[in-house]
Amino acid sequence: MYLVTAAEMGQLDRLASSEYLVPSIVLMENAGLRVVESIRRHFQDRVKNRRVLIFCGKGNNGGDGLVVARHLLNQGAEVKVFLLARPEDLRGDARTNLEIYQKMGGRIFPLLGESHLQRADIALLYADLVVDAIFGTGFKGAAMGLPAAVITMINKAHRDTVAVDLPSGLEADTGRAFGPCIQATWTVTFALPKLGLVVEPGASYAGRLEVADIGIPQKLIDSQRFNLHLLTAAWCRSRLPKREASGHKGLYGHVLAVGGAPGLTGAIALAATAALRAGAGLVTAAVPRGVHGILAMKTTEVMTCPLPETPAGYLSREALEPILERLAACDVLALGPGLSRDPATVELVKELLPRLKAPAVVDADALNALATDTGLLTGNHGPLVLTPHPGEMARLAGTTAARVQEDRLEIARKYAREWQVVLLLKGARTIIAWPDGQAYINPTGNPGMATAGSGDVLTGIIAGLMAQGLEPGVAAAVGAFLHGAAGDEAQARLGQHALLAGDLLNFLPAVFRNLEVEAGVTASLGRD
Ligand SMILES: NC(=O)C1=CN([C@@H]2O[C@H](COP(=O)(O)OP(=O)(O)OC[C@H]3O[C@@H](n4cnc5c(N)ncnc54)[C@H](O)[C@@H]3O)[C@@H](O)[C@H]2O)[C@H](O)CC1
Ligand SMILES: [K+]
Repeated sequence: MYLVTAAEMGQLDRLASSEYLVPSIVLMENAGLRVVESIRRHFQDRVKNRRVLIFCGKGNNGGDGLVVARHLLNQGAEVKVFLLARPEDLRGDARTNLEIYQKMGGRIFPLLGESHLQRADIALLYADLVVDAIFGTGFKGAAMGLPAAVITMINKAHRDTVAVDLPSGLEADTGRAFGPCIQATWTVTFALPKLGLVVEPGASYAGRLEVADIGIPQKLIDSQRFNLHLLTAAWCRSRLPKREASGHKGLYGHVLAVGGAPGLTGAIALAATAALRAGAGLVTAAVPRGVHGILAMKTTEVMTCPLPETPAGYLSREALEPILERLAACDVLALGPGLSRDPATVELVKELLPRLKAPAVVDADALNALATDTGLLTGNHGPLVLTPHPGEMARLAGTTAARVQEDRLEIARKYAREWQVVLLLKGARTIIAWPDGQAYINPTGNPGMATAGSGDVLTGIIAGLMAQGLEPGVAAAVGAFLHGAAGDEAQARLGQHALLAGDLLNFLPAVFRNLEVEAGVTASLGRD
């Protein structure tokens, strides 16, 4: 499902009218009707006599709100419109809908100054539903003055609230709210989801997200070649590796997982097992000789291989040739889980990277090793998937984690393009940026997954999918979706606090089954 910016949405609006002759007032009417249908579902179709307050701004978002008011009035609801503008300030389609609503006997309450706030505050005490039609994609910066006071008042009332297109106070393009922002129970957004609705904190302000079709021609949407996508279950399901009835383990690829160090065998065990859970036919975990026995004890289905180590027990540069020899018989390398930052190991990673031909997932301390010489990434290298968390991304980019978090999408895209890698930037709403500029945002997952080993499981899942033939970018996207969905399944049964990375492995089978059986996470988001 495409994700769009406010500007892209405005362009779609304009082209729908100019190129496809869809009058803008028809789009507004459809938008309002979709919100009314959603409200009817919310009230199990019992709308009559429901007390609905509709807060309208002066723009077209307010216009949508007036369409909602008109239809709810027609359906017997008790409607009050609070207008944050003078009627004469409304223009075009919004003004038309104001006048129709008034001709139908609809009531307008001005909300222009402090003196008007109290009446709205009292009305909120008795409201069954609040409709937020103050600001939409035209909003920029921070809500201040009266709009800020109204938004704060609505939030304090703690009534069920549906946001029209966007929760007012939220920036459509960044998902940031620099001032007060409506905390919506749910949001009905039009045509396509805006980026700000699927990244934090916007996703939390939006509540449950519905994407409503308002009649923008699909041919027009497809012609725009948008390059930002919200990952959906349907998209992932259609790209899962197929299992042939006559399949045998050789068909499903062989992953070589390289990592581990004294006291750090859990990470490589999790990653290797996750690769098998993701469907790889064979997995070999190559670790320093000194911990090889421990790893062999920890795992059953995973084959293990001892590698040369330093006197302190970390992978040494002498491991280079044995790794390359092993890799010649494998399909994918997963490099990094539990690797440690031992100087000899760092040197090993820097010598290994330029010699890789097979696709590789590079994570954890292998990323930290590359951060000491990112020239290795701008040079020639095989197909790479980098899976940094914000701190590792900061080290790779020579900036701070805070700066990375401020501009996640742009930073992920910049380095995916610069280094010609698939760059998966972890965090709430993981971003998967491809070297060709396409980018995907993952909606699955929860804070319970911020636990030791969770990233190692993701590395293994991605390597396991690549071993079965998925392109690196697709494997990273599908892997992120599955990883987060396993975390959601685990949270549903175990809660967030007790969740362990190992639980993700146990819930992966259920996630695969769900993905094959139903539309899953994005059923409520409508078409793929
Ligand atoms: N295809 C579609 O998506 C359709 C969208 N519709 C609705 O139209 C709005 C966008 O309408 P627009 O008039 O461009 O902007 P807003 O209604 O969001 O009005 C914002 C309004 O407020 C002013 N403003 C901006 N920032 C601030 C601020 N920080 N403080 C105060 N005021 C601010 C700005 O000047 C604007 O006038 C879209 O969201 C949909 O709801 C169509 O109705 C149907 C098709
Ligand atoms: K709104």
